[in-house]
Amino acid sequence: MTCLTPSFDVVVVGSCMTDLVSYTERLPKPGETVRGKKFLTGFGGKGANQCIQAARLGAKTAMVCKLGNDSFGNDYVENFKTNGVSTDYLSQTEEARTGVAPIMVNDEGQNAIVIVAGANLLLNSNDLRKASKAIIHSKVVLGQLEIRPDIILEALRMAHKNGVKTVFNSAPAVADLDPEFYQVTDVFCCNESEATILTDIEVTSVEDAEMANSILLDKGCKSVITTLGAGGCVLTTQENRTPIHVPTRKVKALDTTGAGDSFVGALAFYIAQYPHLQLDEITRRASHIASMSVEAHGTQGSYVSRNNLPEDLF
Ligand SMILES: Nc1ncnc2c1ncn2[C@@H]1O[C@H](COP(=O)(O)OP(=O)(O)OP(=O)(O)O)[C@@H](O)[C@H]1O
Ligand SMILES: [K+]
Repeated sequence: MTCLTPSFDVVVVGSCMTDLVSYTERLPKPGETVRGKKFLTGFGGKGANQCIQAARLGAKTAMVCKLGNDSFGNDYVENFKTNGVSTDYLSQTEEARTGVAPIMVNDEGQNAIVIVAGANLLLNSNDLRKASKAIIHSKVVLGQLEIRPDIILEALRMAHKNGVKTVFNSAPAVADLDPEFYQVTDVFCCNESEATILTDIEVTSVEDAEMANSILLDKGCKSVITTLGAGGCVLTTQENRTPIHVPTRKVKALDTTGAGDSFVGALAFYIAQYPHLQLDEITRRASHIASMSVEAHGTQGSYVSRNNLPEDLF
């Protein structure tokens, strides 16, 4: 009998959310009912978004996550399958509904959002144990903060202990991040507001990001990337404490939703499949991929696939 050891490029331990988006002339006041003009649903959640971007670039991916045993959960399983993501380490529960994000958008483009994490918060140590072979035999383990932080930490710890590269995206921002996250992270990735909350430096420029990165490196991770939207990002590593500003492409921004997740997913893909490439070149390529997501509407719907990309990115 052959023993099949799972071998993935990228294993994501993270969240899945179904976006429920209503477009109205104006947002309702408390107790008020307004008529909507359009409604759509979308696949979201930082973990799943990042996993889908990595998969579209050609990474062999698996998603460790928890969905509800409901129609949103069933649709999400199909979405992973359509995108070639392994669902072997995903489970559906009767104890909570699939995570949702009801979103209202008014004519001015302002929004009001309620996030109900639901089943995402039930992903537990037992689920990680079932996925442990996939985790310790993968090239990259990727986590964010939309599920229980102790579970993400446990997954990163498991990967780190077994020599697997770890990428941690500290989103959404929390002020009291467990210091162990820095110890078990190879590439720590945050945006301006997360860097601000983690370092108490108001990050709005390249210079601010350079200072913030230095503080985050001192906490123990091997490298830090702070993304700055159209300003690109700043990379700093323990090996070379001189920060590198990586500008992004100048694009006509149509919809920046999901750019951060596209960047992190692409980063994980390159780290897994191009381990000998310098991190600044990896960052440059991930930035290129993310800038393309800004040129299209939606989140996962705006993520490019390898066959639509120039060969020099591979
Ligand atoms: N307007 C833009 N033009 C070009 N590239 C962009 C633009 N916005 C974002 N990007 C690309 O996406 C990367 C991540 O963007 P950003 O720093 O806005 O992440 P984020 O705040 O986590 O995004 P979001 O929360 O909207 O998903 C940037 O480093 C850049 O490469
Ligand atoms: K987009």
